[in-house]
Amino acid sequence: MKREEDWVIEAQNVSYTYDGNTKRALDGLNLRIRRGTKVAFMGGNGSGKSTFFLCLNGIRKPEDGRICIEGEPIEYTRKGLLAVRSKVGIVFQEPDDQLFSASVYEEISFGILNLGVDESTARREVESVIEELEITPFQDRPAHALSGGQKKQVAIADILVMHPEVMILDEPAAALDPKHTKKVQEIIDGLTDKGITVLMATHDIDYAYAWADEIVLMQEGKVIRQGAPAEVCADRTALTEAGLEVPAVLRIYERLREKGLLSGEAVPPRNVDGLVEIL
Ligand SMILES: Nc1ncnc2c1ncn2[C@@H]1O[C@H](COP(=O)(O)OP(=O)(O)OP(=O)(O)O)[C@@H](O)[C@H]1O
Repeated sequence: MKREEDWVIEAQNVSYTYDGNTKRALDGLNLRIRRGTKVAFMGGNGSGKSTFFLCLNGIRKPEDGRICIEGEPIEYTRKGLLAVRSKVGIVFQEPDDQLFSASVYEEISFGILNLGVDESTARREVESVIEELEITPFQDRPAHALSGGQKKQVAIADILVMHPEVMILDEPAAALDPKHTKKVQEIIDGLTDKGITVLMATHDIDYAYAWADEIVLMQEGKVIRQGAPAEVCADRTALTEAGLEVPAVLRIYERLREKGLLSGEAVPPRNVDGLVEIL
């Protein structure tokens, strides 16, 4: 049945504690995410971003609370988990945690074949994603012999080939040089063009502020603020609590206003081009 608000993810009161820890990694977390949005998860090391992501596709099971994907609570049975993983894909921060097949081609085929798709359809899908993500030049190489940037492209292809509703990227630009960061960002922009809901953990407030529809600030396993980037970045207390700086473009904009070089009516810009335009 079609629901009035199209929440693709709803987390209610979710708590999780790792074995052997006394402190909760997630502590009564509440959150809802609309279909097709781009959401940046931000917060200090250990605030619970990765743990929440692992709960979202059923790798970790909350000890309390519940998570619904497209309105349905996750079922922790083999069938239920397969269904969730076909909808919610995670690209891990460290590609070596994800890539294990002999060649790139086999790597990208593995997940989709596991979903029970027939071989000729899988081959078509794999070839299409290899072309789209410009993986052709290294498709026959062993995944472990690729550069960090190439591994990241393959890790994204692994998930994209399964046509997920939600794609989770845990610090996708970590350890990438500027050229590969740009390449990965272009791929991510392509995901949202397809209508995929994209959740991304990042420590880059400038990127999150320019890219996201919503920013979620996390601290100690809870969401302390969620909203449009302009709203969240206007809440300086929450930014400080999450250990974040004000985005550079916003700092420059505010200084220009203080100096009377910009009128009070201008809407704060999201990026450098926006700032140049209002100047
Ligand atoms: N495998 C694990 N075993 C035990 N404790 C863990 C494990 N993974 C994470 N934790 C703990 O759970 C808490 C939340 O960690 P989590 O990795 O979810 O945070 P994060 O926000 O993703 O951090 P980062 O920005 O460093 O990636 C931390 O206290 C961390 O030490």
